[in-house]
Amino acid sequence: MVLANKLSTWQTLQQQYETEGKSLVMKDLFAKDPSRFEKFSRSFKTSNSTILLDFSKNIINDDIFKNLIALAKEAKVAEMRDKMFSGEHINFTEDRAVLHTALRNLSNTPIYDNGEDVMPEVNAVLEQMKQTSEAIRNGTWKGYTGKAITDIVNIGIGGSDLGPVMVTEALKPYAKEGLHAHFVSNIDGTHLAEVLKIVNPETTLFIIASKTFTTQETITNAVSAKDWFLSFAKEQSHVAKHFVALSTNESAVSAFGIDTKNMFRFWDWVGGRYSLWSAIGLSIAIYIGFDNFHQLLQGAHEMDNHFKTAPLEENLPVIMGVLGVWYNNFFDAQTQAILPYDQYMHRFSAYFQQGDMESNGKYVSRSGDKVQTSTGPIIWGEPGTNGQHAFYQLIHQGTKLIPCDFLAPVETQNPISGGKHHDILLSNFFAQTEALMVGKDEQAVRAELKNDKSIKSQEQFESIVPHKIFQGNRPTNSLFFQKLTPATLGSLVALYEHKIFTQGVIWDINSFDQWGVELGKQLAKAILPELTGAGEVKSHDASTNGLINYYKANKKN
Ligand SMILES: O=P(O)(O)OC[C@H]1O[C@H](O)[C@H](O)[C@@H](O)[C@@H]1O
Repeated sequence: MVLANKLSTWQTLQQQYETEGKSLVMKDLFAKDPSRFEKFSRSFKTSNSTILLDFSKNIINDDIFKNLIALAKEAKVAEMRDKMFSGEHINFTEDRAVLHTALRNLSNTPIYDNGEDVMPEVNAVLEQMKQTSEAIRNGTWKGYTGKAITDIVNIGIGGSDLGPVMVTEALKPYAKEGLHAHFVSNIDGTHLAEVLKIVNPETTLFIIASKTFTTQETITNAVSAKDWFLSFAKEQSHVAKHFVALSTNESAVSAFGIDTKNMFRFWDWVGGRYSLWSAIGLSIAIYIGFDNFHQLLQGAHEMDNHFKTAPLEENLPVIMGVLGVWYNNFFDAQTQAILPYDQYMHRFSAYFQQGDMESNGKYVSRSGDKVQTSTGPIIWGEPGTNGQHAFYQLIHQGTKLIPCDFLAPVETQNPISGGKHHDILLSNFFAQTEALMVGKDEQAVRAELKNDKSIKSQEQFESIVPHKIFQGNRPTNSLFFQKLTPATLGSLVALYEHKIFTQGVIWDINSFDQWGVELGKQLAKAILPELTGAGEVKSHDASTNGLINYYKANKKN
């Protein structure tokens, strides 16, 4: 446990940043080295998918890359990785193993937590998910009036929502026709109300997804959904055909009124934001079918094996992790954009907002001291080309450095108009990464403006020139994969998970707890009774009191 800035490689990198790193110009590096693309790109190949990572458009040279990899070595990324895979309780603040990789351990090698092999239980739940998803898809699971299920409603929040939403959106082309998936997460009654307007109680299965089964939003939404259902079905016994639970908390599930035979278990060693591979993925398995869900696990398992065995300089998650550290810590970049050029991946960056920011948004190091370096970046992004017409201006010409990941499939799922759309989409992908790197210098701007007939005077010409200059040298990673299949998506998600892991180890933080979300929850619990209580509220600061009292004075029901 060593603070990142105390590592000797960190200090070497700091020096290297000052002496050469900050003044490197990628355009010149490409001009000097014809093999730069080959040198700084890697392929991840499996039986059914390939992912190309091109990281040549980064502000690095051979030496810096070597030292970044050395940093991962010195920070003991490999040692910590092995501890994670072998079930050590690396989430020490909760005394838990971190074994989401066991959920997709399709090699079925034993993995021990507290001396017990977790694989038999993992496999049993997978089998239960298989049977249930098949029964729903083939119509043998019947609702209370004997009709097959047409709609599933996953009620969960955070890790019990974001993964299933992201994956069901990403893998929509694999969905069964006529089967609709809905997701209710927000406590705002609007979220549930809008879904209940369109589903039929006779043909709807509610999936109550909550690791703890105590989350206020989820339990409140689930109770309201059950009340709504019973207003039609009347009989309490019908609940069993329309409500299932995904949780680690058996007693809370039965207290809620769901028969534990309709419960799909998982374990405390699965972090919420790493849980889509567990029973939390039931909505995914139902929507795309169990075989496709299995493929998703397979893709992730293959990335796990790559992360476990590839030398660090060949290791995609490690490479992405250290590049992120390079910008986050030496260039002081505050954010990281994730920009998928695939409409199906429109929730991918939102998913990794939790994945990354809840994991690495921490200022306390593993030893309990404050870190002395910046930690997790702010993650954001939208699919291309929408982002281009919204916020790329700032990426190209703003004052902030925004490292970007560009992701795209070679093959589209929808080659409409003879593939024209996809060619246009990808021409934008290539053009953006090129433009960000190359920029446009003054000379090029002047040459271009000379041909602009709308410019009326030399004065006008001169005044426009600076505005049209692009400094360039903005770093990007390009992740190019053949097609967005379940296996490829599984590999991509696992790639980012391990990138986050790598960075967490380097920053010497525990990426697997989330104490920072607790305070707001506690305060909300204290405030709730005040909203219905009589009289003026005086127990908070003036602003909070003012807002609460304003609400109380003006609310209508
Ligand atoms: O699955 P649940 O127990 O309902 O938890 C849902 C979410 O709750 C909290 O916000 C945690 O910070 C998240 O990590 C978790 O995913």
